[in-house]
Amino acid sequence: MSVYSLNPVGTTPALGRQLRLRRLLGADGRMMSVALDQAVPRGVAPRLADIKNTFNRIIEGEPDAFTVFKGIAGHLLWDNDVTVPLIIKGSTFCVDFHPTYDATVGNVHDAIRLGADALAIGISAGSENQVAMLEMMSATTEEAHKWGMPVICHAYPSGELWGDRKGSTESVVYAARAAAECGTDIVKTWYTGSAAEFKQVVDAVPTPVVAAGGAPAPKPINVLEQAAAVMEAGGVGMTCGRNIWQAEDPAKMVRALRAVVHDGVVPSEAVKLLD
Ligand SMILES: O=C(CO)COP(=O)(O)O
Repeated sequence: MSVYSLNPVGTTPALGRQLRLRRLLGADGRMMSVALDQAVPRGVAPRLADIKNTFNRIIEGEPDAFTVFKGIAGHLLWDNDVTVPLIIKGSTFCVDFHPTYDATVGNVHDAIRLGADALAIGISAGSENQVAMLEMMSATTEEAHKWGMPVICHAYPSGELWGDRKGSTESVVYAARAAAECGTDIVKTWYTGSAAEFKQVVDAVPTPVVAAGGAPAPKPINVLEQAAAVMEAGGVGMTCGRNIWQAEDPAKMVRALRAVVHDGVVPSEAVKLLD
């Protein structure tokens, strides 16, 4: 036996990153996670004010992971036995006050201390602040990787410099690709409206891509259709916020989305799980 086969990777942080990604993406490489990080960016909606109750209702649906800021994690996890992987959000924009600038509010050390499986950071591509956002993302990713922590980038083409191209497939491709170019492990970005267009995003980004749920959909089945299109396009899942925590029954919504993402159940069947 070669001495090198005894412990081939030693204590490399690449192993920690790999194990954490395995917990997030599971055996099938897919992820249906819930974002509860919207009080600062969008205001303290009633379901976010009542975060403990909302969280417990979501967890009943067995999401693959959930995302919160560092100060909320203990509030939700200290006195219960939840084992769902935690993602710490390390930056945030605010639609009213700084829509295209993500303030840094957490780092890899917070994520490690809190037992998280990933650090999530956001960027606004195509904005006056793009330089600062790219520098922040790149530096944060480098530091996180030193400690074996995967990084999920919430890559949004929300910048004012896009003009009427903001939100176009071209802009989403650009934002998502920028995140991948800076070393991100998973890219989360806006859904582009159809499987064919989202495929352009997936095809241009050499890391797993998940879609945000986005603004509340007119009908619950629309969210399931969006998830199905993301999977058809080659995405690895969804990170949903408002369409889950504002749902009539958040646990049922998580289960229905899981059915689409993990089991390939068609939306017209998955919607029955909401009854
Ligand atoms: O990840 C998210 C927010 O950080 C997704 O939220 P929405 O699904 O509400 O867009």
